[in-house]
Amino acid sequence: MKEAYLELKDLTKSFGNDADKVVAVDHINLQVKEGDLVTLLGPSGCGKTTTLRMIAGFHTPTGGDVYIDGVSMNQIPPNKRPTAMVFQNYALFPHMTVFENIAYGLRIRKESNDEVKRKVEDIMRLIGLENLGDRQPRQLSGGQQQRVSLARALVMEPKVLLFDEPLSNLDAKLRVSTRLEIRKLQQRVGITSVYVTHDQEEAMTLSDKVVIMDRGLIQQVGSPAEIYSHPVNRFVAGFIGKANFLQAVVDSVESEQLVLQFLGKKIVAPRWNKEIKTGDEVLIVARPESILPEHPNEELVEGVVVNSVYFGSQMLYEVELPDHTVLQIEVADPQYHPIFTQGHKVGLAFKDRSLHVLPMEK
Ligand SMILES: Nc1ncnc2c1ncn2[C@@H]1O[C@H](COP(=O)(O)OP(=O)(O)OP(=O)(O)O)[C@@H](O)[C@H]1O
Repeated sequence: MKEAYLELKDLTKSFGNDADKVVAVDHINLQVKEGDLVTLLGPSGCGKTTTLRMIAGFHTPTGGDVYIDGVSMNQIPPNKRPTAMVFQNYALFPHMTVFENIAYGLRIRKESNDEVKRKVEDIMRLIGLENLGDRQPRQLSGGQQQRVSLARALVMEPKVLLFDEPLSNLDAKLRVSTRLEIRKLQQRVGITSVYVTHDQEEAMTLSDKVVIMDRGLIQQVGSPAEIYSHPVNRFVAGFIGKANFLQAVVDSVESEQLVLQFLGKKIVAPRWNKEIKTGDEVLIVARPESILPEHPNEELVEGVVVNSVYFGSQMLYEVELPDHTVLQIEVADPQYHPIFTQGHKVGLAFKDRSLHVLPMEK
């Protein structure tokens, strides 16, 4: 197995001319291992779709190159690339049966009738479309249409499968079940995949690696857990999950941890970034589940509960600090903890190991 099966090298795309040039993708580098599913995630306009379309060959890069299995794609037109795309709107032919929709690409490739039949039937079985071959797309549900679209891509045996927000036309419940199906199938077939979404939950649950993009740049590449626990900057921390941001000063640096001064109290956090020094101003990223309201004592940062909501399995608090910052706090298993209501004074215990400290951004 090669380390990088799909590689983007210095890939760049700008649109328009000098006067109103948009740099949609700005010199990005990415390596995807064989069999991995990688999602491109980021806010609208960050360059996800443009990147996907360059891999497929629908957009010609302004600079850089795409390599698949070690081969440069620059001179290879889209229909000759070893890629297949699953589209948001399914893009099925309305007057063809499900079978013929799936068979379409194989027929263009002039494969024999026997081969076409064998491959299409195999893939229909794999995806659970066995009894739907004679139907037309309008006789299928949205979820079934999306499965046909997936079958049509997979039957071509591409080296890299590309997904362009494939679930955005489905309702919320179907989105969740279909994304699990996609993930299971992708792992079973072992196909290298690039998946574009702006839904962070989708990205976190589907991916081996998540690529966070913003304004044409890759901000971070990592496993869902790495991205959540160790975001490289404020943008990533705020984009993935909920985060409280606290400005603090480094009191001392120990081998494995930082001691921080925050509102006159000491907070300990793991020393993840080795460049942070004593005296530095830093930003603590505290996830809502990393803070626990307790009865006040002189070692804990003080706050006042401004809102508390009981959810059974969870208690949600908003706690105002003396500097008027309001923190979002989530307590799991509330029956094991004191319950506070609006107006209560609390002391805030920070769960050391789940805090993440970033250098202050200039
Ligand atoms: N054909 C085009 N001509 C001009 N500008 C374009 C074109 N396609 C995309 N852009 C611009 O490039 C930038 C990146 O667009 P892109 O579609 O890749 O973003 P995206 O992250 O996929 O966003 P979304 O989630 O909204 O689809 C945007 O500023 C967009 O307006």
